[in-house]
Amino acid sequence: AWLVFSAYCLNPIGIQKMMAKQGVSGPRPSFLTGNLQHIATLLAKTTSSDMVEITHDIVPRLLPHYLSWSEKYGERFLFWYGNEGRLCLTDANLIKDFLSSKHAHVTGRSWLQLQGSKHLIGRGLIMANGDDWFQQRRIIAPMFMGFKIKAFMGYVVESTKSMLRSIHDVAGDGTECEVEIGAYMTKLTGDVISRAGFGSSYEKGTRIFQLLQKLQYLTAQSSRHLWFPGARFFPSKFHREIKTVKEEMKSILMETIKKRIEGLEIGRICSSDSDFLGTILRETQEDPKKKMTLELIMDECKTIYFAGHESSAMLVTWTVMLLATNPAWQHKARKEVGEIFKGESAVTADHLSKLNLLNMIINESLRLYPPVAMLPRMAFQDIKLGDSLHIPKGLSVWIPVLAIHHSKEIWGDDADEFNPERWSGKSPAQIGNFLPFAGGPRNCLGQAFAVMEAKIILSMLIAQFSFKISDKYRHAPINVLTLRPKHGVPIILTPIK
Ligand code: HEM
Repeated sequence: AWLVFSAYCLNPIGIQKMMAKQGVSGPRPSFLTGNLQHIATLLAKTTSSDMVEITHDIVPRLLPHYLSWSEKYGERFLFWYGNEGRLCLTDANLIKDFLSSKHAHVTGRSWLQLQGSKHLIGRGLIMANGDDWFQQRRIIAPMFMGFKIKAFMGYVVESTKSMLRSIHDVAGDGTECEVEIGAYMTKLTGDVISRAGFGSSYEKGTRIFQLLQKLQYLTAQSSRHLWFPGARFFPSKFHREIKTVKEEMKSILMETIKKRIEGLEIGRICSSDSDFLGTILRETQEDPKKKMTLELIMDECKTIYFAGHESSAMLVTWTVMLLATNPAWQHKARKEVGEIFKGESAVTADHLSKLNLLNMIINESLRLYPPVAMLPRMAFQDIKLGDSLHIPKGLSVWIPVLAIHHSKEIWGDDADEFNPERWSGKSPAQIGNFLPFAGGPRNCLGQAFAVMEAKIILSMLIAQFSFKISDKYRHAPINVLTLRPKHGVPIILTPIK
């Protein structure tokens, strides 16, 4: 009773007082639900129908609460996600400070975030905090070194070839065909991460991938009422299904991991040791300080699966949508791909580094449709940002990436337009307001992997097909864990002879 009283009354009152002293206010919260109901009502209104036309002005649709509250209380406001206070922060310098190494150990995932994802990815890297996070990041980071990423390029090429073959099969005699490209991209990035993650056990990897997708749907359903104290203990249909899926996944993962450990112990060397599972087992076996339980190794595998396909699939899907509706940029990109590959079928890192226009297109796609549209992180102790902003222990900082990426003050009057030219001669690292992969020491580990993958997929697709948006496309971005097209992206493809 005391814990509930502190969590739902004492702490929120303390946080609210402290922020009010600093001139930060916000909408009045309700007991238990905070401002969740208000957010849900606004979102239900803005997302109940599809957008009338294909415009990229999507902030009013996806962040109506941000627009309403920032207008009323200023850019820095406080709102309540159940009993979790969230401070909206859009100032580039303060965000940089917050995400910097100074605060990496004392900020992280809140209780609500941990509960919402515990069935899906458990306590793997994305969900770890403090020293656990630091230790896990040290073990996993070697997998994403430049030379490792180059080694994974072959997997991406193989999987993309197989996807293109299946589209050619749909096209049949060479005339145009229609496909929902989002489904193809989700399967493709799932294939890639199955190979890069599990190499030799590819088929099992594919089954894990299917189970994770099911789990993702079930956890999204079951975590809708998490703000309610004790809600996670209520028996529900979702909880029962989650248990069954988790058990199947656990037995496949356990069997795969144990087989690999046996292989390592008897010194059987195979090429697949360079995949994710091989890397993590080697790292944990060679250094006793890096020991991990089997349970945690399983969670790391799930984390890489989840982080490694979902956002990447959305990046390529949105980019195809943008190119399908901007034939001039599609043409430019195809010309560049033709000039750089000169008909060679092998893809090298050198080719990829020369794809400047494609790079600009990818950046613009990540700006307009960042797959991770919001970044909430909680402060576990009092911290000070910049010269004067005090963040009390227990308050989450909420970075509305999508709103920052669409701000006219930052990007100019054409902020809501697709204009890759704005990236000409600029690297994303120079731009503090560009946060698709977060920032600081807890940024996205798979960033280089994701960009390499997107470049290969898009250049191979562009080289083999021209495409336009289908009349069936309905523009309806929604944010369910990632920013996605609600009805997919149907396009009409014509094979290029
Ligand atoms: C376009 C594709 C991707 C985008 C936009 C993206 C974005 C992000 C963002 C914004 C975060 C920080 C989340 C937060 O702090 O709340 C993150 C973390 C992470 N991402 Fe990605 N990601 C992408 C692809 C990938 C891929 C392909 C992998 C792995 C194969 C990956 C692995 C990770 C991991 C392990 C973390 C956790 C890092 C940590 O907490 O230390 N991501 N990603």
